Amino acid sequence: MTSFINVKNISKSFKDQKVLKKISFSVEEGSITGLLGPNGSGKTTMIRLLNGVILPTDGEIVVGGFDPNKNGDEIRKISGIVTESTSLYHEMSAYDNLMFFSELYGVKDDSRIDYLLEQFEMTEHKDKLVGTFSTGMKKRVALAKALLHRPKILFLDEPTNGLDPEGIQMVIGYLKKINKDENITILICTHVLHQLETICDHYLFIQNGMLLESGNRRELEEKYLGEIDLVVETNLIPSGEVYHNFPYKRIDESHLSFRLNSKKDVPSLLRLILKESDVFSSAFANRDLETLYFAIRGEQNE
Ligand SMILES: Nc1ncnc2c1ncn2[C@@H]1O[C@H](COP(=O)(O)OP(=O)(O)OP(=O)(O)O)[C@@H](O)[C@H]1O
Repeated sequence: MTSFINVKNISKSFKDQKVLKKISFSVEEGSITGLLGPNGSGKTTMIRLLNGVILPTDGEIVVGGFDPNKNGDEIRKISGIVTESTSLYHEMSAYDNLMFFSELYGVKDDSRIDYLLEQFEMTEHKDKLVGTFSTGMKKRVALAKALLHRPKILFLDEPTNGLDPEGIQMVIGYLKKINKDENITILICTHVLHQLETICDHYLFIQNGMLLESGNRRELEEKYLGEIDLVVETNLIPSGEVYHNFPYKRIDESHLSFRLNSKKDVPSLLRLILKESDVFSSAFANRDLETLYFAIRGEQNE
């Protein structure tokens, strides 16, 4: 795997406020990486540094082979960005907005606009004024705009803010698809963790301008979450408090919660149950991204 972004010992201060403190991380080419942290932890500042919009106080950054400190323009040519404000002209149609930015970015091929409108399911709305669009529709046009020049990296700052659950799922679906279709590296910043549950390959957790932890889901779960509670919907009626070495608790008449040492125990437990009764469903309890985040925070702040 090749790194697309390399950040080494980056610090950033605004006057005497230290916003980022010696942060180091890398982002693999083609990955979807989540930069997660509470409000004010420095996520937007990090994106602005990666884009060369602001300069670091100390440290080194390389994005797609370029140093944003020296080659900000080169980085902006290979990057797309969507911030909270969609930066579209409300008094222009979706198509005219995309045509305007296409010309601004020097994109020669107009078919890219049609392709992106179709990808984001906006073709039927292309001639309507952006000002009349819902937040979700504006977000979809903003994503199309960010992708006009076929960037290699997409920076998304709170991309799902203001969207309803359906809108969030749509945006996440589009992002997964473009990541796959165009092999584009995506860095998503957010403080709303559960929205990234199914999309990221890699996570960077920041707090108070410092990198608390990084890794993929499996590595982080193994490190911080330890034992697993697996809730099984079954008609099994075991006796005692332990079923074949697996301690369990009854939740209600059809659900049992088993304590396992690791995910590797899941198949053997389910096979044992299936030998004598039925399994209708099974799901991990307390293994969502938020639980992981609080476990990391708890341990790192001790
Ligand atoms: N241009 C600036 N001048 C002075 N202070 C700034 C500037 N930009 C950011 N800050 C400060 O840096 C800190 C981190 O802000 P930043 O926007 O990077 O956080 P964030 O993690 O993106 O937060 P949020 O989730 O609320 O968007 C804040 O205290 C903010 O006030």
